Amino acid sequence: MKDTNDAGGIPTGEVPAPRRAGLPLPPAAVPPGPQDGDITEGLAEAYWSVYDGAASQASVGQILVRLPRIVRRIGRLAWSADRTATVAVVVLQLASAAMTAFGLMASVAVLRELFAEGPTPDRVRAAVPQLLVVVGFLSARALLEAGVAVAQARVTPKIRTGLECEFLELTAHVRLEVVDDADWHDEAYRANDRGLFYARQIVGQVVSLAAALLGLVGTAGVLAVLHPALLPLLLLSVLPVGAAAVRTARARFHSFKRWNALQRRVRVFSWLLLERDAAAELRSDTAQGALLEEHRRLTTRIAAEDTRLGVSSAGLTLAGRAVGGIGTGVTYAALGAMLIAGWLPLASGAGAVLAVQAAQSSLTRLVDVSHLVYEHAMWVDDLLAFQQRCRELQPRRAGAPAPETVGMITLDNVSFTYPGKDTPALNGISMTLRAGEKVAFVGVNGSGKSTCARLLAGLYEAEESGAVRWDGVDVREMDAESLQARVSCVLQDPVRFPFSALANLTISRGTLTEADPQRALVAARASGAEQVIAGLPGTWGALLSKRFRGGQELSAGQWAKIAVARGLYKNAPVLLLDEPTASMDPRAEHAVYQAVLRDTRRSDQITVLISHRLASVVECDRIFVFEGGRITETGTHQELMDLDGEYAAMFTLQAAGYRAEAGEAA
Ligand SMILES: Nc1ncnc2c1ncn2[C@@H]1O[C@H](COP(=O)(O)OP(=O)(O)OP(=O)(O)O)[C@@H](O)[C@H]1O
Repeated sequence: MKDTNDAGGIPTGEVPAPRRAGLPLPPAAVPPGPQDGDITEGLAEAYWSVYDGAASQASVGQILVRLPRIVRRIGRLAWSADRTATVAVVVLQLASAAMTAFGLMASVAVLRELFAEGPTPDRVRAAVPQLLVVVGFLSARALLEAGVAVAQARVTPKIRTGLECEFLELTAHVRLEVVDDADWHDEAYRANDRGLFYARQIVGQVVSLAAALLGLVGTAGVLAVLHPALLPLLLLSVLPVGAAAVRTARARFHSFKRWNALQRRVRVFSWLLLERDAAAELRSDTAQGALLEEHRRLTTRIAAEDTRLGVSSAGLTLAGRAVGGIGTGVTYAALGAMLIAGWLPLASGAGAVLAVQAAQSSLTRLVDVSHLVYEHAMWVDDLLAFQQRCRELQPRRAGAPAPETVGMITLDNVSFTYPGKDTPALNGISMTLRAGEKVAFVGVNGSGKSTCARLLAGLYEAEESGAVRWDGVDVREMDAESLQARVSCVLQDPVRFPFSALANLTISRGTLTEADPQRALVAARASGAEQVIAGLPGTWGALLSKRFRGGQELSAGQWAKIAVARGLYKNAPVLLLDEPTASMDPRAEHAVYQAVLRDTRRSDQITVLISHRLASVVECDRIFVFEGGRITETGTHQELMDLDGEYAAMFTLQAAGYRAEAGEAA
């Protein structure tokens, strides 16, 4: 026995104290949010804002160069989602643009009749057939546009659902250590939050872009038919309007960036004020006032930003109209000159006015939508690149399936370092676990117990130098998913699945609908979940989530029992219990360990218990003591007590604590 403090009978000095890192005294005033200056400055470099405002910074040339590639990419997505609908969108859109051009030509014919010689009633009567043709073309265009909308409505949700399902499928399967990588998380969040959101919109925007472009081309064609000299005139009229539209669109994007950044910050506060998870702590800390104050401050800034945007938009629109007006004035002057010179009949001149106006509105739309498409396509590209990256981070799908039962698992000189860390979490671990054995991993916080358990389960892979073998076969040669299906993991903070009590068990076998009733009851009995479920209205069918109407809430300890039941229900050849009982009351904890350690349901199961309460592991066949990523002691409880090392010190410390409390109580 090592030195003890005689006064209390409690040993001191045996358990190494945690290392202390120097931390300076914090400032008396908590650093505020970005109160002064531009509130968005702190967010400008936020990982999710990387493409915000890109359209306002790109030159017109850059936008134009990139657009065809974007359209091709979206076209490919649409093509793979629904070929018929994609073809329909393209064909109907082209036909609709043709109807616009024909309608314009027919309008010119109407004007020609109206401006012809003769009494007015005769001219009007003569114009009626042409007028009916105009109505016919416009009606056809309306029908075709409706067709485009229907085809678009068919293809857009398919693209969205396809991308979303693929995104979740890929991210939910990436290797576990990838999920620990903060950069990957940032990218995943961005792809989910932005990429998927804009992918939903971009098809419609590309269709609008095509419609505006075709409209512009159509009106140019009409003008060329009326008189070739009208084409340069068109340029004269659209260039100033285009320049004004570019300026307005950019200003809008700049403003959107600022406004959007503010909105996101506000959402953080709204979420904290609303969320159930934060509710109890918020009230006990009486923190609502402080959060509300911050929320109010930000929303006031948003209101100011809204007003600023409104005013500046009005100014810019006015400036844009002035520039466009000059262009239109010059156009009309040139048109007048052509009429006076007799280059053009009066009816064609009036038709040209109609065509120029149509072209100007098509161009304004084109500029607007090009900016949107340019920026949103970056997010879609980002999403697609992220998905590609996830494909490279998937676990092995090839290799032999893991065996149904396992006779022996060996760890041979296994080391593991988490991504982004310098020091290994495990350093040269070797052990052999046999079927039917129940072992425990103990040791101070951060000593590597959980990491080792996860390597055993094939959730992490050992570095090159070492190997984890199941019955002599390196797990790196096995299909990863089949390996995970052979391991039940019960963790300290189990997932609280918002499903029925029964589905909370069956999910460990990969199903929410099919249950083995007998197995479920046995698992619930052994884990102590039986009483929990029996006490719920609806018992097995009770919905375990307060987020849904009629849902039930469980305490942390009750959830722990459900989690243990889930692990037992899986009935896998390997059972890992990583401190699952920390939130249980002592009686429940004792019952769980008794059930697991004396379990006779599966005599070939390898059971690994991780626990800080050493009384729970006394009955294990072997105990491994971890320290700094290495195993420092191994043996049965008695052997380790006789060794009088680290384990004996920790055990005596805990036991003395209980004895002291019992003494005080007596
Ligand atoms: N996901 C992770 N990413 C990076 N480092 C990690 C991660 N998980 C654990 N670590 C680090 O690896 C080391 C071993 O951690 P591990 O969780 O295996 O210890 P443990 O013995 O199970 O601790 P505890 O008793 O606190 O559960 C620690 O230094 C820890 O900081």
